[in-house]
Amino acid sequence: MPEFNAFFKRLRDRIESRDTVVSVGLDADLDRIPEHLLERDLPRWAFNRRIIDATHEYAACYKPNAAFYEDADGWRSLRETVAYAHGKDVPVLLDAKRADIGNTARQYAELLEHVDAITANPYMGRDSLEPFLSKADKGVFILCRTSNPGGADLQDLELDSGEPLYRRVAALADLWNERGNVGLVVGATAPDELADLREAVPDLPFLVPGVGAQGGDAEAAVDHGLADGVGLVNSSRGIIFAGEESGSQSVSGGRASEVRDAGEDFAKASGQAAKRLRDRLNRYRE
Ligand SMILES: O=c1ccn([C@@H]2O[C@H](COP(=O)(O)O)[C@@H](O)[C@H]2O)c(=O)[nH]1
Repeated sequence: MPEFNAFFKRLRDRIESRDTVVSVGLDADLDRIPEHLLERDLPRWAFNRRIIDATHEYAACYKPNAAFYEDADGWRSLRETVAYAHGKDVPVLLDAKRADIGNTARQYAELLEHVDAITANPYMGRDSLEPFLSKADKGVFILCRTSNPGGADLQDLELDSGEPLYRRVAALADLWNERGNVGLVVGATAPDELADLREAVPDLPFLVPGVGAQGGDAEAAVDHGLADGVGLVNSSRGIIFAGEESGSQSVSGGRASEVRDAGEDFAKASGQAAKRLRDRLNRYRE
């Protein structure tokens, strides 16, 4: 088993020094960004900056999902966001779920020039991941057992050997981890599979999405997500849009449009939600 590469060492330092395994998901949905920010030049960047200011001390990393940035202003917003997160010394993991035939994958892997780690799709096999894996100082989190309801449709299929497909993916990812730069994506909504995978690949750190809005098992995420103390438990909507709920209490009626006018309280609420999640996860780490 190779030792952790530069990315995972940096992540380990961040986890240890800030005592947190929280990944704050920056899914800056324009339909949910507070109204008063929509008139800004780059509303997603304005939103993310405020979220980062409020949450960085609880964040082991930030995880923007590329889906929320795939237009010209979106990429500009993402660049500003990454620079700002780095200014707070927080690594950035781009949830892009890419991979393709070689020359195309090489283009996708250029995304890693701007961020510290990426999520990648193993469906097309090793060559489709090689351009990501060959970036020795970056992190590559390979989709293994996803958190969505349909995650079981293919990933739980039993192979001739009797093992489920997700376990084969994990075994391959372990083989591909020649540079100590590979982790797995395993959803908190699949606690049995999380346990099974931790046993199968004890040395690979997991990115565990699905706590918060998807109702996954936070205790299982911590129990099985960490390898030698390194791993990430992600919440996106549950943190960045936590203010919608508190806004609906403070603004009469709580209609979405009123909530979106609730000033800067959304950032404070996101900080409180990140802290709550950090504290909750840390109770399971003890
Ligand atoms: O299996 C997976 C893989 C990725 N995701 C992504 O994580 C966040 C989760 O957002 P929440 O608001 O906390 O539900 C989002 O970007 C997903 O695309 C996942 O949920 N499950």
